[in-house]
Order: sequence, then structure tokens, then C-alpha cells
Amino acid sequence: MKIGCPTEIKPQEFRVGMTPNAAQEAVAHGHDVIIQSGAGLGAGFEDAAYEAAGAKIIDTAEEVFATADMIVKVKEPQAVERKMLREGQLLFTYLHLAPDPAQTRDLLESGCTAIAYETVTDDRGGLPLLAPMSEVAGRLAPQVGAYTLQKANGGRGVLMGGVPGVGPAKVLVIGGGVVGTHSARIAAGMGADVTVLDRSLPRLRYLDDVFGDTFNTGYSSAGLLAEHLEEADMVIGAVLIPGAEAPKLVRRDQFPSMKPGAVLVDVAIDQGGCFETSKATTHADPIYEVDGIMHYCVANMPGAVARTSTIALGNATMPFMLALADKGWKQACADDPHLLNGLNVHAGQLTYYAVGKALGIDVISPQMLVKG
Ligand SMILES: NC(=O)C1=CN([C@@H]2O[C@H](COP(=O)(O)OP(=O)(O)OC[C@H]3O[C@@H](n4cnc5c(N)ncnc54)[C@H](O)[C@@H]3O)[C@@H](O)[C@H]2O)C=CC1
Ligand SMILES: CC(=O)C(=O)O
Ligand SMILES: [Mg+2]
Repeated sequence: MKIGCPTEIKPQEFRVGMTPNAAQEAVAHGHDVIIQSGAGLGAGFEDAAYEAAGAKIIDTAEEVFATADMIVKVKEPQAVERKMLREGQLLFTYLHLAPDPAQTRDLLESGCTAIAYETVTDDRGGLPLLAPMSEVAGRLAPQVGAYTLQKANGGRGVLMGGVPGVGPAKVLVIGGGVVGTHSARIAAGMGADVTVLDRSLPRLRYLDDVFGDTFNTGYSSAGLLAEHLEEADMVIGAVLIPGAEAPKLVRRDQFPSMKPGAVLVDVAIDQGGCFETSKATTHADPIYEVDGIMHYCVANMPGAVARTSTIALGNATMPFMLALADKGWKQACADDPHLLNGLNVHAGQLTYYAVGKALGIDVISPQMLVKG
């Protein structure tokens, strides 16, 4: 198979879909790997490293899209990239379709087959291709939140760990999955007083067993959330209902009850965000204010630490990328129901229920497509 990897073009996105190690494995499996010149530079990978791995370097994204049977990326295809996708071509990347009707329409019109990293599953109930970036974004969230809390950046002027004689910042983490757990660990490590809310009791038990007194846990009811909101210096939004639009858990009419200059970091923004006032921002202009409450809503947070993120993502995607290349999407998905869960679009039809429900579009069963 011809596997193509273009340079990411989303603003300030420095990750790349394939590392030289991934390229080397694909070449060893007998595939042709085509990398756009400079695609790896933001993550510290020179063209020469890909060439040494056996990949071919070509100049433009147009050539990559025109040549490849499978496109491997990081971020959802941007409008100009969507125009280059064609019928029968396989796209393997993050998509986040539920809050994005324009992208969904374009992918359906292109006739391509699109597998979304964020809905591939594993047999422990996890999302193995979302997890590495959730680990990164989770660890970044208290860092960017702490910066936003500084007075010059619009925040309340509170130091995460406090100092002797002055108490620490109060950090509320909503959602105790991968993002939430990593956020809570780092915020607690910075000395903050941290509470994690989740609505899964097994998850709360796990957090309590593993982390003990490092942070507090609570069941995520509207009432408890409102109580914690009044006290919080920083709120990290980390909920997920897989594939679906994020539930709005904090409303604008609650802001008057909050501390002026408190900071909301909405990591769940790529699924539409879990605060009513969230709108996606970029690394170039990440922070805005609504009614005295600061918001950080960057939808590709891991792009800020592109080298760590690219290697972590590549470690997770490599076996799936190889299965797709070795067997073709249909056989690979027939053999692995977890990869089939990643199928969102095929030949003009939507194949992921939560996306169809969010956008009011009919969905066909992915199982039917791979049968027989
Ligand atoms: N902005 C960015 O750059 C990035 C965003 N993300 C996003 O972060 C979000 C979280 O991802 P993960 O932690 O990997 O998901 P996860 O599935 O590991 O955790 C989500 C948690 O939310 C909980 N939850 C669901 N509804 C809830 C509610 N009403 N109240 C409290 N908890 C609730 C679930 O029980 C689960 O424990 C996703 O939307 C993901 O796409 C992930 C990586 C990067
Ligand atoms: C998960 C995701 O969308 C990202 O890493 O950008
Ligand atoms: Mg994202």
C-alpha cells in the first residue's frame, strides 16, 4: 500500500502523523511511505531521518494526497485538505465529527473511508489512540491554567501551591478519566488543593485506591459541581461521552457565583466543550474572558509539546496503521472490532452512531460493511 503523511496545517500544529520509526516499520512490511518535505520538522524529525527509514520525500501536500492509498495525519483534515480526499481513499487521523457538521459533510461528499483515532477502543473499555494525547493534554492543563491565573494574563493572581502562611489554589477537575487523572496529579504536584468529580463510581473508587489523599474525589451531580465552582480558582473540563458532543456542565449564569479571575481550561473543547461559554481557540491566541472568567480552550493542546506528543501518538497508532496497510481497512476492521469502532465514514455514509445523533444524519451499521 502507498501510505502518505502530509504536513499538518492547523494553526500552530507541530505534530506529524508518522515518526521515522513508524515509516521504517511500514517499509519493512513492504509498503511505500511518502512524506511531505518538512512534515516532521516541528517535532524534530528531519527529512533525512525519513529517507534513512526508507520513505520517499515529496514536495507538496497535493502530491501526497494524489499518490497515497492511505493518509495518516494527526488533526482533522482542514477544508483545503478535504478537497483533496477521493473516493476509496483511507484517512486515519483524529476527526472529532460530532461538533463539526462542515467537516462531516465534506468527508461524506469525498467518498473516502475515514477511521477516527478518538473512537478506536480497547478491551478494557479505553480509547487507546486518544489516551496518549489525553495524557499530554491532561498534564498540560494545570500548567496553562497556572499561567492564565497570573494577574498579567487576566487571572485571579493566585499561585498554585500558595506559600507558607497562604493557602494553595483550589482546582476542580470535572471528569476523572485519562485527562482528569493526569491533570489532578500534576495540579496536586504543584501544591494545589484538587478535587476530581466523575459520575462513574468505579472510576472514583479506582482514583481513591491509586491516589489516596493526593486529591479529593466527588460524585458529579449538578449540586456538588455548583458548590465546588464557587470555591474554585481553576476548573479543568475533562469529560467525555465517546464520539458524542460534550455535555455543557457549567452555565454562564453561574459565573456571578464564581471568584472573579477564576480560570476555565476546557480540554473537552474538541468535542464541543463542557462549559456553555467555550469556543475553540488556538495556541496563537489561546485565552479569552467572559464576564470576568478566563477561558483557555485550545483544541490541539498536545501540539504545544509536539515532540513528546508525536512520539507518544506514534507508539499508539503504529500497530493499527500496520494492520490497515497490511490487510486493507475492510479485513483489518473485520478482524478487530476495536478498530471497526473507529470507522466514522465510508463511501458517503456515516457509520458512527453518536456522530449521527449529534448531527441528525442517518447512520449505517459498520458491522454490515465488513460482513462476508
Ligand atoms: N483539547 C485537546 O487538545 C485534547 C482534548 N482531549 C479531550 O479531552 C476529553 C477527555 O478525554 P479522556 O480523559 O481521554 O476521556 P475518558 O473517557 O478517559 O474520561 C472521560 C471521563 O468523563 C467522565 N464523565 C462523563 N460525563 C461526566 C459528567 N457529566 N460529569 C463528570 N464526569 C463525566 C467519564 O465517566 C470518564 O471518566 C475528550 O473530549 C478528549 O477528546 C484529549 C486530548 C487532547
Ligand atoms: C485528541 C486531539 O484532538 C489532539 O490531540 O489534538
Ligand atoms: Mg483536539
